[in-house]
Amino acid sequence: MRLGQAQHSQRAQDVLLSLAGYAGRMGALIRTILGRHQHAKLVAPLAMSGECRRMAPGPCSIRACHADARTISASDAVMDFSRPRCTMLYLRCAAALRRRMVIGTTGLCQCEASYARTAAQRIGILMSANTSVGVTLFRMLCAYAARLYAGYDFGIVEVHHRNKRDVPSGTAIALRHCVESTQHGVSICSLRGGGVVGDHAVFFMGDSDVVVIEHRSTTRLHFATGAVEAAVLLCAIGNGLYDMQGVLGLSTAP
Ligand SMILES: NC(=O)C1=CN([C@@H]2O[C@H](COP(=O)(O)OP(=O)(O)OC[C@H]3O[C@@H](n4cnc5c(N)ncnc54)[C@H](OP(=O)(O)O)[C@@H]3O)[C@@H](O)[C@H]2O)C=CC1
Ligand SMILES: O=C(O)C1=N[C@H](C(=O)O)C[C@H](O)C1
Repeated sequence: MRLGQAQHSQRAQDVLLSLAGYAGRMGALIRTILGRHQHAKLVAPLAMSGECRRMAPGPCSIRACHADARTISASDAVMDFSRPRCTMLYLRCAAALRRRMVIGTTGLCQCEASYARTAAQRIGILMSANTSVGVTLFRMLCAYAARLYAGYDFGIVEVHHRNKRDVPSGTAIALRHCVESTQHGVSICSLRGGGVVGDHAVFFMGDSDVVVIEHRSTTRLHFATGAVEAAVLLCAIGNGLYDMQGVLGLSTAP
């Protein structure tokens, strides 16, 4: 992928990243990518001790342990693919230490998302339920189609593996935002089962025809690659809350 190469060539030093959720499905892939990346390096994984985790009572009162704070301090940005409580913990720490953050974790409640908006006044944050470049383009296509098919009824279907914790998926919620500028009350139908990596389809249903725009993930590699490239780009821009489209500098669809 050629994204962000201009920024890479201007940086004299590697981008240093810490990673929350390193033992998870996404974390494992990101570690592999960082292990062979030309411009970004993993400083260290972030892992609250088991005891800290058990004691952590809620998103607003927990603190990262000292070792994690040292790791974040030594990083340019934190990458987070974990669980919302963990995300909040590291976000508080990153904001206090003025380090950037990529939030890939989904299922954040409104209060948690609104804390991220506040924190973005101090640091650069990429918050994206889907860090894939392909899905970013798919979202733009759906927003465009929603304007073309304004008189049709819209609906979203998402399918994910049996271990996914949040329903509906963050990507489905983001897709609903995209098409709801044209039509309100768009329903999302969620299915969970097997090892499905992540499928999303947006239906535009008319009286005598139906248009379906669909994206299927065959592996998680595109989420992980996009997240690492976006983290590098985030380190070259100012404070604020960004989505993938913003970080990649993609203009809106015609
Ligand atoms: N933005 C995107 O493109 C994508 C986002 N996602 C989202 O990323 C998140 C992770 O997904 P996935 O990797 O599949 O999930 P996994 O369950 O495989 O991984 C989550 C990891 O986070 C760790 N974790 C949980 N709580 C803490 C904590 N307090 N401190 C440190 N580590 C913690 C877990 O450790 P343990 O098991 O020991 O508790 C686990 O290793 C989900 O919200 C998912 O929806 C997923 C794919 C793409
Ligand atoms: O948990 C997952 O697996 C995924 N989660 C993200 C979401 O909630 O949209 C992105 C992707 O579909 C995989």
